[in-house]
Amino acid sequence: MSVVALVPAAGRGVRLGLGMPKALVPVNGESLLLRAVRGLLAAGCVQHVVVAAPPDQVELVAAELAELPAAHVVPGGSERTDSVRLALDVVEQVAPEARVVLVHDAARAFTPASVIQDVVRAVEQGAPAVIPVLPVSDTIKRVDEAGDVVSTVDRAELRAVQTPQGFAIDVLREAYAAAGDIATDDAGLVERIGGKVHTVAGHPNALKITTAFDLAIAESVLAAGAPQSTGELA
Ligand SMILES: Nc1ccn([C@@H]2O[C@H](COP(=O)(O)OP(=O)(O)OP(=O)(O)O)[C@@H](O)[C@H]2O)c(=O)n1
Ligand SMILES: C[C@](O)(CO)[C@H](O)COP(=O)(O)O
Repeated sequence: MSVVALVPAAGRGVRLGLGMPKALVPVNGESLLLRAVRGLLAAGCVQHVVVAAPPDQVELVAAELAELPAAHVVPGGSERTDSVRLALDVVEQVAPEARVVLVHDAARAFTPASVIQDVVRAVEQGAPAVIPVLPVSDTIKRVDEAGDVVSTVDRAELRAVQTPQGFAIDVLREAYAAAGDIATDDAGLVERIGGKVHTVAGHPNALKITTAFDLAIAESVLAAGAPQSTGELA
């Protein structure tokens, strides 16, 4: 079954604070975006990639990915949901035969191949939507507007959600067609149309590089000698 991956990479990286789009930030000489796209293709189950770039940097992003002919670049939008929608819109031209679609943050550049493969396999086996998740390790409290604790949430049933998220392509198209508002992840839009979302095990290396601390973690693990060619930390 042909698989296309959409890579939202149009964010500004405000929380990272380097004054440049986060996707273009280098880690040991290679950008997060190049690592993320190469990692998707190296997993061996993704044939096409559509990257949503900052609208004013489409050519720069295309040049960054010139070594990967399977990657296509389109202008992204003002929210992540807009960027994914714009990438999804060109799948019919780029990969008309695709029946499985992944959505994968450029910021999760060190996702192991095994996670990508597990998500694709679960969709190919019939799940309409699949997300990689991790258990929550902190105690979680619900607080009110004054900052006072209302209750302690039972974390046994909570999961932190990663990407790539995988979908039967018709399901993601239906979810985006119905989407009335932005969502923090794509599976959330499938939930809104009543679709079932299955989980597989995520991985700590699939962390989203959001802050300078996250970047320092990635740099230090790579500096310790982890392989770089597939984009994996370890
Ligand atoms: N308008 C947007 C916003 C985000 N993204 C992408 O969505 C992923 C997850 O977003 P996030 O980590 O929040 O990235 P930024 O928006 O760049 O971060 P910040 O909120 O700190 O600016 C990233 O790969 C980012 O490039 C996107 O394609 N289009
Ligand atoms: C899609 C996501 O990575 C799943 O955890 C996350 O929701 C993106 O959130 P952000 O606020 O756009 O970084």
